Amino acid sequence: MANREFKSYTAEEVAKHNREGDVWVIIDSKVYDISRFADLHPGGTGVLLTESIAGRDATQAFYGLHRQEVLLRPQYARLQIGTITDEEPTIRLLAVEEPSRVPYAEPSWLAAGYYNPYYTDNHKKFQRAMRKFAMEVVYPDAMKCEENGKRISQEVVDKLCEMNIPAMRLGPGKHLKGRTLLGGVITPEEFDHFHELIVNFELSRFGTRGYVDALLAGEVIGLPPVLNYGSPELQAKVVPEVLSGKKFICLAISEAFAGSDVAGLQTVAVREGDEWVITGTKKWITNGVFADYFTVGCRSKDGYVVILVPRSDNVSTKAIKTAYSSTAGTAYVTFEKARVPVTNTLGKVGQGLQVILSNFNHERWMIVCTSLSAQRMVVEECLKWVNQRIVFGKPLSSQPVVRAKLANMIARVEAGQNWLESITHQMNNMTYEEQSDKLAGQIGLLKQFITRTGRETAEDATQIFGGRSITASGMGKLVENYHRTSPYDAILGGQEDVLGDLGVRQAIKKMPRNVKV
Ligand code: HEM
Repeated sequence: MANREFKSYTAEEVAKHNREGDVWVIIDSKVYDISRFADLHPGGTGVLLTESIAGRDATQAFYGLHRQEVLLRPQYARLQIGTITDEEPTIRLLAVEEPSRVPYAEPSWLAAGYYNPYYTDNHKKFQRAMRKFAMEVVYPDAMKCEENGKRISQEVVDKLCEMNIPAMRLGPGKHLKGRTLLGGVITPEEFDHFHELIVNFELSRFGTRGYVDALLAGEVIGLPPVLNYGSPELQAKVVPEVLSGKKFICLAISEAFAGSDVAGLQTVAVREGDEWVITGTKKWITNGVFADYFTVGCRSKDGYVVILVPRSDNVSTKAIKTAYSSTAGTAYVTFEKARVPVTNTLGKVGQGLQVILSNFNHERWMIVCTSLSAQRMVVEECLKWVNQRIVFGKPLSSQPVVRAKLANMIARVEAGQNWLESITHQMNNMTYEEQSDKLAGQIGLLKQFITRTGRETAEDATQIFGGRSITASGMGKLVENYHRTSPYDAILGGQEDVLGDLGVRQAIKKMPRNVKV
């Protein structure tokens, strides 16, 4: 909104407007005329007419009951008629790309006065541009779609693709060659896994978990098998369509019959001449509702095979009602004798499991990034809330039991961040083969750690926000979203216990024979 010229009032002048039909209040040195709004106020008229509110400074009462963004909504911002003489606002809003000043709200490499071993000025420049883009372009759509459950808007998809963000989410590699990244802030040659980490973090800090998956998560996991195992002709057709946002793709592996045990798949591919004929069902398929391509894991008479299946009359998708927003497009997919040319085979017949498994480390690492970013956002929410919420006449932060919860929350998110950055540094320096050998177990253990700590933090945050954390709107809405959806991260991309076990099995496998206690 353009800056308006406001009249200046004294507190005494405001105090005269304290009755029905003529009510003003002061909130953080700004004067609001709420005479006509009072009847429409979602919290009721009566609360605004009480002696301690009408004509008074209602700052403390207001921030105990509303998120600060309420006053930024145009319909409420326009209720402001003036400011208080010689007073300045105490609440300063951040510029979109400005890091939060709340302790632990940002990873330490972004906090003023701290040092780090991994991120360069190039990463810092990239992070600022990415946050600006995320806040200006993605955030408004995230808020809207998380609530109405509709697909990410095509306008946002087009802008994401113009910035080559979907391409960057696949990590460094040949697919970035010749692309202008984030309007040219960095070059494809400079792009590394820390840049990719930044992209994931910046897209996941709005408290809109369904929308995090709506943001083309299907592409992040469904396109790599095409890029790594598809024929050059298939790649030449499909990769540009998907990375330009004209077509959508998803990964269709899990079934009602088989989840983490991918070897139990029952979808069947039968060879008939130059075609595969595919029959079966897939469940929990992220972005499946609006996908044009499905990267499908199948059984065949010669073993497992992965096939790229375009949407056709023989492929149908049905939305699954889940605990998070339907904006993610989670689908039940049915293949009824879907016919696909054999040239759509990804990798060798019989080696399908290898194709499926080859992308798991990257997917799990990506989930760790997005999950940790959301966990940090919850820590920030709680630190702000304990500071502003007054109970029994004192801020919530004066309660030792509340501070003990915060100590655990902070320790968890910092431990996770440090482990993640250490693994990301390894990814930057290892070949793909080295990563498969040395990092699969670690990433499994890290994901188990992050998703467990995430749920503990969700529980603690719920206790801190109390009743506000069980409503999907108002003060605790971000905590409510996180509490409801944090189990997703513990399931998607590999169930938590299975991943912990993978980490330990890998360690046992590498135990030297010549050691004893
Ligand atoms: C310009 C002034 C105000 C505006 C624009 C406003 C707006 C709103 C809105 C949009 C809500 C719905 C909940 C949300 O979205 O956060 C709400 C709820 C509420 N408001 Fe206000 N409000 C104002 C002033 C006040 C004041 C001064 C009080 C002081 C007592 C108050 C008390 C409440 C209460 C008790 C609720 C219900 C909260 C809940 O359900 O947890 N409001 N208000």
